[in-house]
Amino acid sequence: MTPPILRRVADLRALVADWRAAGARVGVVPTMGALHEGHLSLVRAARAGCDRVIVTIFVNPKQFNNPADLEKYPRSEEGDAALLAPEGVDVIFAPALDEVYPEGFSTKVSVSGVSEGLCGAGRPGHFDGVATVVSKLFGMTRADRAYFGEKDWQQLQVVRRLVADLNLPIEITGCATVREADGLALSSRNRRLGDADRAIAPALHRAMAAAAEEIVGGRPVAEALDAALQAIVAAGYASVEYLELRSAEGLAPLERLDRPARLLAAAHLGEVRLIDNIAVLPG
Ligand SMILES: Nc1ncnc2c1ncn2[C@@H]1O[C@H](COP(=O)(O)OP(=O)(O)OP(=O)(O)O)[C@@H](O)[C@H]1O
Ligand SMILES: CC(C)(CO)[C@@H](O)C(=O)[O-]
Ligand code: BAL
Repeated sequence: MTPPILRRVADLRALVADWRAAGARVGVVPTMGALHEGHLSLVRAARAGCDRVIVTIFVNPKQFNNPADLEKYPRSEEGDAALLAPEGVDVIFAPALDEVYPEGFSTKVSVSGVSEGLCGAGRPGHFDGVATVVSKLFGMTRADRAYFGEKDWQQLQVVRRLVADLNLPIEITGCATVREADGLALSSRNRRLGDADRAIAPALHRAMAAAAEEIVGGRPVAEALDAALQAIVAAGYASVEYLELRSAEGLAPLERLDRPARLLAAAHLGEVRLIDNIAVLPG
């Protein structure tokens, strides 16, 4: 069944109040739409862990530092609803812009530390926008659990920090990155890749996986990252915005693999900015 689409917070609140009164555990999957199998994996995790599932679809202007990126962000609400139909989603919440940010809206939620560097450097203000809208989505939905993808690892750390720091009554679950057969992480922005760039795209993950293996094998981090960087550009990427080894939890920069780590990257292919990250575990 295609899930009903609600636009108003008041309507969502009334529905969730009934669910909660009946003792249901409520899960939410926040998205910006243009759904793919990565999103569906979050929906399935929510379905398995909760009695009721809300998928939110809202392209949040506050997290876009680049107006062209916002303008070109793929939107496909009908297709999204059809994709969700077989997934047992109870409701789609797709509010209009002025429902989320009515006139007079003046609050900004800002998480320091984990939001600095990486995507925080390349997209100034991005994580303030994410933290602000995620705080609102949690308040609007009153969900017990929220599901986020590890593909956006830094975002996941920002959300975990936000929830811990503000004692928000919600449990965060991170879900593994879903990939194409050739290793490319599924992303809504992949739709904007032409055939030639789509063929080049998996070079990012390939180079990262090779670097991770080398680092675990004892090659100095700086050397392994330099080789990966060269391989990514040689494959046809226009530029690498960052390629860094960080501690998995606090995102501290690492020069040596002395704790569980994450290799994280953002790179530009044609006009499309792609991100990826993988685990790098000592010994
Ligand atoms: N390949 C994936 N595997 C697992 N989760 C994913 C994947 N891609 C996106 N997600 C998760 O889905 C949620 C919504 O993400 P979003 O709507 O921004 O999609 P997206 O594909 O990441 O789009 P883009 O990266 O192009 O903005 C986020 O929690 C994100 O981490
Ligand atoms: C979490 C999110 C839905 C907030 O707009 C967005 O950053 C995303 O899609 O990952
Ligand atoms: N997936 C993170 C949302 C964004 O790129 O803005």
